[in-house]
Amino acid sequence: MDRIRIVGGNPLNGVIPISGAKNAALPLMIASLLTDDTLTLENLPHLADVEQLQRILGNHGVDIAVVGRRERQDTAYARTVHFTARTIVDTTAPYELVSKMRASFWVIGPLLARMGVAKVSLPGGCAIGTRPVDLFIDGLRHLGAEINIENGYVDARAPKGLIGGRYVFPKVSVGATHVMLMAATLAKGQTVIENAAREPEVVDLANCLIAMGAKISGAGTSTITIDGVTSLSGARHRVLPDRIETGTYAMAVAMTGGDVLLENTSSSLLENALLALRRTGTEITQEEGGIRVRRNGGDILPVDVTTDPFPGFPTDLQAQFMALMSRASGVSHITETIFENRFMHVQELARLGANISLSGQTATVTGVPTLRGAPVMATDLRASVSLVIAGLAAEGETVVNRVYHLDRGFERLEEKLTNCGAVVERVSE
Ligand SMILES: CC(=O)N[C@H]1[C@@H](OP(=O)(O)OP(=O)(O)OC[C@H]2O[C@@H](n3ccc(=O)[nH]c3=O)[C@H](O)[C@@H]2O)O[C@H](CO)[C@@H](O)[C@@H]1O
Ligand SMILES: C=C(OP(=O)(O)O)C(=O)O
Repeated sequence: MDRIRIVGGNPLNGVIPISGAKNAALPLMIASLLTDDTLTLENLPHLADVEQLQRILGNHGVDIAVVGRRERQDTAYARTVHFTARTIVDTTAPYELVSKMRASFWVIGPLLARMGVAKVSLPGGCAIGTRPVDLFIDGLRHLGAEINIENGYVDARAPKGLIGGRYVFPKVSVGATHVMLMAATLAKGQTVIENAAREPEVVDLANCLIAMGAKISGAGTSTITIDGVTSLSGARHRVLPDRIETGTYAMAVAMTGGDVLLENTSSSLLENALLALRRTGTEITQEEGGIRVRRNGGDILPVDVTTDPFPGFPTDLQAQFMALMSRASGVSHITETIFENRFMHVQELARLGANISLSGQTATVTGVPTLRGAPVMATDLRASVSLVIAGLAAEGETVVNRVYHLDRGFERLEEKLTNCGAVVERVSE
């Protein structure tokens, strides 16, 4: 199994191109199931999760063609890909495929809307909490679906098609909002989703669906209205920049010091996280080509954060911010409100010398002047990357094991960091 070896201590200087967002790419790819025409996605990141979803979509009958890959062009670069679901050959998403990734469960929305039937295994994903699917089921029932859960599968049926309705989410869910949005595009009549997720990835999906002919208003607010249409067409859509990758590299620069331009991204995607970062003493400016992050000397100031649905501080940046705070010149508090078990990085950061104590959903981080390299391992994607950025700032060698988590969500991580002066390499066995 591959490992990432880091020799810490170098500041980061240079340019890091930001990839298309994993969490937008996945629902956008799934939206291809809604039409027999071709959906073309540009700026699709080359990630393990994207490849896994390609396998799942292939199983349903989606033809996938990478556009214009030139000879000698590295396959690891962002690509333009055609997805054509001319015929859905299978409405079952099996355990073997779905258990590896939470988002694969979301095929339930378009399959049900287009085919009137879907049988989807209960999902897997990062080990960060129990992650039930009750809101998906409740929401789809409000659109007239009959749903049974048996033998680990969700069996959903709407033989006469879905019917628009009003659904008030009791809790904000990104995934369930994506699914309701996709399902409602082909339902009869109007659907109103209240307390919808407002994440930029929801807006990106809505924009793509609108380009495919869907009638949607209000995406990006808590109330989304969808007027069902009888069919959708193909479209061409560019995946929006990855705000979590943006924030992760911004936190890495804040931690190591240096001056990096994060290219092809926008501060409007993560204002709250950048605000917290500014308070730590990091300089952040939006420039024409992206976001410049600078810290040259000076203490890292302690800052308290609480995760919240968008536009709040993202849970997907909590672990990285904790890594940064582990080197702050004082005590900070980090509260996780989205997932009940998203502190798996705490004990691993401690191996590097971090001083963190946990009480319920709040971590108290007492900054230390120096972290020291160690072998570490994490059980989820963002926790893994928090160990990478801590390793960049630690003295000596850090080896991050189980890197398949990183490959799920960070395109060309080693290359992007090495180009900015870090000593990072992948060690294969
Ligand atoms: C592929 C993708 O986009 N993943 C993101 C998505 O995950 P995901 O869509 O799975 O996260 P949700 O927004 O659904 O989860 C938020 C909370 O709602 C709970 N919940 C959710 C659904 C449900 O039916 N019942 C229920 O109780 C979850 O357990 C969690 O506590 O949003 C999360 C929150 O921003 C991010 O951390 C993930 O990176
Ligand atoms: C938790 C994440 O992914 P998933 O929802 O696919 O587990 C993530 O992207 O941080």
